Amino acid sequence: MSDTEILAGVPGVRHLGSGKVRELFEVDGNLLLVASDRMSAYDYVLETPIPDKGKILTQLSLWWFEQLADVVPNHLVTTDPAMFPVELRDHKDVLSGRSMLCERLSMIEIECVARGYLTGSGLAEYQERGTACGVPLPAGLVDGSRLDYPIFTPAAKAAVGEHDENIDFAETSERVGADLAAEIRDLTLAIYDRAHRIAAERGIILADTKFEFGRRADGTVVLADEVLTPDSSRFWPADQWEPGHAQPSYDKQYVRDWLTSPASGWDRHSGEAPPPLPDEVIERTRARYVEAYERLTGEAFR
Ligand SMILES: N#Cc1c(N)ncnc1-c1cnn(Cc2cccc(F)c2)c1
Repeated sequence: MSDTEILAGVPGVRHLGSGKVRELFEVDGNLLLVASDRMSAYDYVLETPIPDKGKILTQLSLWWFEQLADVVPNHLVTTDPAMFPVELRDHKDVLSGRSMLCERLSMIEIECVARGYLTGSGLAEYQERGTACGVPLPAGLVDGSRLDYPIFTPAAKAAVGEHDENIDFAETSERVGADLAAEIRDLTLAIYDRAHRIAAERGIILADTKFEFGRRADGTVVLADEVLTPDSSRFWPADQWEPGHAQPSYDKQYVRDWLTSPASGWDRHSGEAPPPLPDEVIERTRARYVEAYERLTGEAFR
């Protein structure tokens, strides 16, 4: 049975939605975010789970919330099973450290992306128009170039499985109002600056990242969702950074390399789902998630 089915069977727990790799439930007026061990690559959710991925990424979000507490309030209520509603306290997904109980917020429907380096959809727009989300950039930049200063490149949220649509600041202001657009832009860039510095001290480049914000009833803007995980961010090993080509992904590279190698027998342009991953790729990918957690937090993953 999937996480959704198991938890939804618990009295007082209502399934609200599914992301590619996460589940969202309502519990006594709060929200429960459950991170699965599912992994996505090339816009597919792979059929082979990565053991402990959900716990590692949840624990990493918690650590980042602590590092950022003086920059922005967050939506975390607790991860302590003893604080969960009694019917959930001994549930495997709560006890396994992959779940966060969070404040229910009024979400701001903008994906708040900060980019310190040019790659992905930002690079594609730059190559076409010399801009990124309407922000003019200097000539001569290549894949992986560091930008003179980090930029806010918002996107309109897409349905699960679709790509978000990059929008400029004027469109963002149209959608959420000029004052709130300025507030989420400033928060996004302030959080990125702090996180980029922390990661760089640990030999990891935070190339870009995506935040979601919500508001409390009193209007306070609060950092929501997961934060600064390999699923919401691009992390590159600093000692391998070389502008001019696609940088190795800290967590997904083994999977990408195997899936695009003759060994997989898969054609990523075929429209067919990828094959199951071999044990070695699963184990090495898990090890990369553990390594990212331990390098960033300085704590052993348990
Ligand atoms: N975080 C948060 C949050 C909050 N604190 N209050 C209200 N809504 C949300 C909320 C709504 N959608 N999502 C994304 C999402 C979708 C599917 C599965 C997931 F785990 C996550 C987050």
